[in-house]
Amino acid sequence: MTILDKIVLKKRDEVSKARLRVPVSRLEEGELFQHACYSMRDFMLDTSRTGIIAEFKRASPSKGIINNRADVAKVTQEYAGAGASALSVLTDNEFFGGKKRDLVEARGANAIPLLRKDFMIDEYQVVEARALGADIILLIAAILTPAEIAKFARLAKSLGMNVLLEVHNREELDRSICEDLDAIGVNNRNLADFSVDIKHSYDLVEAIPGQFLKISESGISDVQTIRDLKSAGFNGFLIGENFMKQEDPGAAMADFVEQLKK
Ligand SMILES: O=C(O)c1ccccc1NCC(=O)[C@H](O)[C@H](O)COP(=O)(O)O
Repeated sequence: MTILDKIVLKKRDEVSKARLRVPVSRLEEGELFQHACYSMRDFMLDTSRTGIIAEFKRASPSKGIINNRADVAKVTQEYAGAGASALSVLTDNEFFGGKKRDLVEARGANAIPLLRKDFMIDEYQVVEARALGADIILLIAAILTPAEIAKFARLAKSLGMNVLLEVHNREELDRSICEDLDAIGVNNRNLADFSVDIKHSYDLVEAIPGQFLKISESGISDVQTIRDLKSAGFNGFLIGENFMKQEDPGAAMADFVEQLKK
């Protein structure tokens, strides 16, 4: 069983319990459910920002604990202040040490697009993401059928949200594209064996249709990589560990952005 299989198995159990605890009707009554979602496209293409989607990531299956002291409101606010175009907050607890509450706190502290980073396998989680204050959901091609991707994306769009599809190779890209997507992310990390290679982004960039934002995800740790990815056609760069592993993630991102400006 791969780590993705384990994550999906656990998610199915979590979702069925969550649905009993908080039914969809209660999610829809929540205070944040009505918030006007920020446009991912507008923020990603705003040239006064960096294109960085800065991720709040306490731990991961590949690295174990990365930072279990950081405060989500403080760090995400500092990321936004340093020029992040969007924020990503992991809400998976079992494998990433995240909490649904983290998303709510990040929402309360920030006025830029917020991605719920989790493993979506059920429409319930899409509605829940909206209720927790997210503007963007992530759909991972490796764990979803094309029909599920189309259904979850349509639901997210009907709720006013943005949709980021994540692929790792050409086969996933070709079978997963549908009309209700805003962005396509190439994950440089192989989620089965954790190997990371930026080459995946370069291999796929030309194959991503022009109407979608192009995002490179994972393993980005130097400014030259961002410059190169930008030249290749990427609009966005998802960075987690490189900032979170520092004692002060917000300051680490601010330093990184200063270097990027040079
Ligand atoms: O990060 C992992 O170990 C991981 C393992 C299994 C499934 C997903 C995983 N990560 C999710 C991500 O895609 C990253 O958190 C994100 O792209 C940021 O990556 P990085 O900058 O390398 O922390």
